[in-house]
Amino acid sequence: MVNWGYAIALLPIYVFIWLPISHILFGAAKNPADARYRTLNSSLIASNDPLPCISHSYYTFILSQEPLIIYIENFLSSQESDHLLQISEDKFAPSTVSTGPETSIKRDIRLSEVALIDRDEIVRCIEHRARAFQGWRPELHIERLRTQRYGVGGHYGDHYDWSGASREADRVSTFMVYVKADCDGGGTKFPRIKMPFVGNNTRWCEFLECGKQEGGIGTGEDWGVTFKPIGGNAIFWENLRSDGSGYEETIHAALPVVSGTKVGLNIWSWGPARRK
Ligand SMILES: O=C(O)CCC(=O)C(=O)O
Ligand SMILES: [Fe+2]
Repeated sequence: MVNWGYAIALLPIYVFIWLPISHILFGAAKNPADARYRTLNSSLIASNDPLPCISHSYYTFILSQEPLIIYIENFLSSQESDHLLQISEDKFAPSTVSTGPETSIKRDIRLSEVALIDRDEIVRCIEHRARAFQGWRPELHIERLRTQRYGVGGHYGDHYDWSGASREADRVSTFMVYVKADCDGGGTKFPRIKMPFVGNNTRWCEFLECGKQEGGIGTGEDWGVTFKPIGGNAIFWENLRSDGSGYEETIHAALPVVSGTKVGLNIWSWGPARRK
């Protein structure tokens, strides 16, 4: 027989003490994705914490549907960009490239500096914005954010952001955000993406180099898209097809900075790579 008086007296202990503790102890383990990604990279983040973030004021323009590439105007406010520059300043270190298990500095392939930034409230609101943009997919985790600074001659040769090395998880999407763009050169080039129609009443030539492109891959003149570095704006793209394989069309490069400084922000989302 249930002693209801006893049960009601224990209810607050269950609700206010046991539930929060069990959530901390066992909550993450209930989500198999959490356990899986933790073993891959301890700096992956999927925060649903309620945050006092200001609402975004960006505009979006679809450049390509397959792979999905979306240009985002005003992804960062100027205050957010200034803040990112300030918290990165004492953290910049030479960029490395990874070939298989090996990581080394190769200035002919990649010449820049990278800062792994702390997750203060402004940074967490940027992570939050990136997750919201992608529909809060529960299996998707954001890699700890990094800024990347290029001086004169700084560049990053053709590469993919996905690796294809694991069947479990990969970088499913990229936000390449321009934090500071006081430079000539330094565009982000996708040689296997076709130029969109740039008629008189479109805005594409504000964001893309509209002159003749050198070195595009494919036939015809309209292959190869170069994004101009414009502070606060971002390029978002999906790296993986729905079957988990990587899009070869997402190959891209940071063209050399000719004068001035460019700072970018990498936001990479990790998710399942290949269906079993
Ligand atoms: O800086 C750029 O324009 C591109 C950077 C990039 O592709 C990367 O860091 O993976
Ligand atoms: Fe990249």
